[in-house]
Amino acid sequence: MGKINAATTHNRDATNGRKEHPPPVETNGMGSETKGNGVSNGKTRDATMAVRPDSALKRLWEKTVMPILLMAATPSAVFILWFCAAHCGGSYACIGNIFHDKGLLGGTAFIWSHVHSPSPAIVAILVSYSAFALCLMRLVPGNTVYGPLTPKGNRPQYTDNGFSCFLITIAAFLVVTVVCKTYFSVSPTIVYDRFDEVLLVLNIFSMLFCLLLYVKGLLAPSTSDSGSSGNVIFDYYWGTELYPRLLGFDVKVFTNCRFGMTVWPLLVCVFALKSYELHGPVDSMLVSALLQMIYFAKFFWWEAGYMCTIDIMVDRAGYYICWGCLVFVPGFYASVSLYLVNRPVVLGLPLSLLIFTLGALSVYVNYDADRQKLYVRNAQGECLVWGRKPVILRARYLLDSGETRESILLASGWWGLARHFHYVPEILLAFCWSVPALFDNVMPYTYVIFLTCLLVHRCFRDDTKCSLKYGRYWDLYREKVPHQMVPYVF
Ligand SMILES: NC(=O)C1=CN([C@@H]2O[C@H](COP(=O)(O)OP(=O)(O)OC[C@H]3O[C@@H](n4cnc5c(N)ncnc54)[C@H](OP(=O)(O)O)[C@@H]3O)[C@@H](O)[C@H]2O)C=CC1
Ligand SMILES: CC(C)CCC[C@@H](C)[C@H]1CC[C@H]2C3=CC=C4C[C@@H](O)CC[C@]4(C)[C@H]3CC[C@]12C
Repeated sequence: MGKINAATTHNRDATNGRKEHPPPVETNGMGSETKGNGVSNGKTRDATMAVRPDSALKRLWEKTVMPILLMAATPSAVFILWFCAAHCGGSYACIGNIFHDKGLLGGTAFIWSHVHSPSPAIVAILVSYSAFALCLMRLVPGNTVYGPLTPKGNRPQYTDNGFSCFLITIAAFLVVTVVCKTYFSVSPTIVYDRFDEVLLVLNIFSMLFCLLLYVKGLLAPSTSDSGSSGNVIFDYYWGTELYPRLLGFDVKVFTNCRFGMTVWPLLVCVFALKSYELHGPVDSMLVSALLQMIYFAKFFWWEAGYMCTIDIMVDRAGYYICWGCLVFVPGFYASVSLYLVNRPVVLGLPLSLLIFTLGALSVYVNYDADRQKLYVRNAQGECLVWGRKPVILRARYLLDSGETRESILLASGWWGLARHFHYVPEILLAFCWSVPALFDNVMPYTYVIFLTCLLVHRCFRDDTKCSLKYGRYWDLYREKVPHQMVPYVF
């Protein structure tokens, strides 16, 4: 974490003091500036907390009830999904019957009773993988890149080695698979056979890890972007630090990228291998797995850009992000491939090609939109977007220290269609890697349904965050780009 400005202990949340926003500056490409009468929205600049003058009831819901409900339900959710794939042939009707017969608690207990205690083999695999990932994270070279300035004036620093780490990990997986199968007659598909154990180990580890992060954030924070909200439940759920480091490792790089986003592709490979062992080559599994692998390659190619997104610059390292990336991503995001192991579908070449092409196009559009935003910001607007000068808004905002900074908001290209148009191809792609399962069951569409809800909610979250950060500049941008996600619709 490279320090740019000395952190300040001054807390504007407490005073709720009204601060003047510097006047809006709008430019067309590199063109002239027009000044408006910037009036403050009087809100906090601490986007990590996104504090608003909410009603007590709303705060109780958001800071206590909702976190408790989520933390109570989500660990069981991943086991229900596993149980559905492994014991119910992917049918939610079967799960529904269990809950109908046994009630909510009885049904949940019934499913948990099928979860085995972790075997030493599974613990060893997970510990070995984590150690391997940490070694790569430390040893693989990469350019030094910087994240966005935090509200406290810190600028996080990363080694951009995600793509190399990803390639090395997949290569290592292939080597381990061949060696294990050839010399020891063991297959990595043990991970599929004992996926309940995997999920249990990950759950236990990640909950303890979140506790450690909670205490560390209060006692020994790595940066000044930390602190308590005064509510233990919310602090555990949301986290007490934005950029924690442990033993010199950036925690969010590990949980989000080197664990969640790397274990997911490994699981896709394991599930595809299991499908191959059971049924031979199956085109539906192949199309789904290939699209996901392209998506992962894109993610790691763009990893430095990911470091400038909401997960990293807004979400603190607590249950939501850390448990989410350590358990929910492996247990839930890989669920389409998990489903396909027991439900092979033959698509035929024309349908396979059609789905693959649509999916590949979606990855490209999503990548290009993410890239466009970074490109214009890095070039300070001195560039072309879709062959023209970009329409940009130079939005000023205040740090907690009271200093003024400026960001560029792009209002043309993909970012001129809607404020979060890039979510559309993200959803379309998820649909493309789910649809090879065809329409026998709802389970393979669980991820795409969840993703749609997550991204719609994220549109509103990001709007609030940007509105608090940029005030009237954001209002100006909203006037220019009125739709949230789908042009003329939403
Ligand atoms: N599969 C999944 O579960 C999910 C995938 N994603 C994917 O992750 C990627 C990143 O998405 P996400 O994290 O939501 O973040 P975004 O890429 O939407 O980034 C949001 C931030 O970008 C800045 N910004 C907003 N509008 C503009 C603009 N017009 N011009 C320039 N900067 C702007 C703001 O930050 P600033 O403070 O810098 O101005 C804003 O907070 C996407 O590809 C998305 O599809 C996202 C969520 C879930
Ligand atoms: C507690 C749970 C119910 C919710 C946990 C949610 C998190 C696991 C996910 C929230 C946002 C997700 C992501 C955001 C952006 C991403 C970039 C994309 O290119 C790849 C996927 C991802 C890293 C994705 C991963 C899961 C979340 C962190």
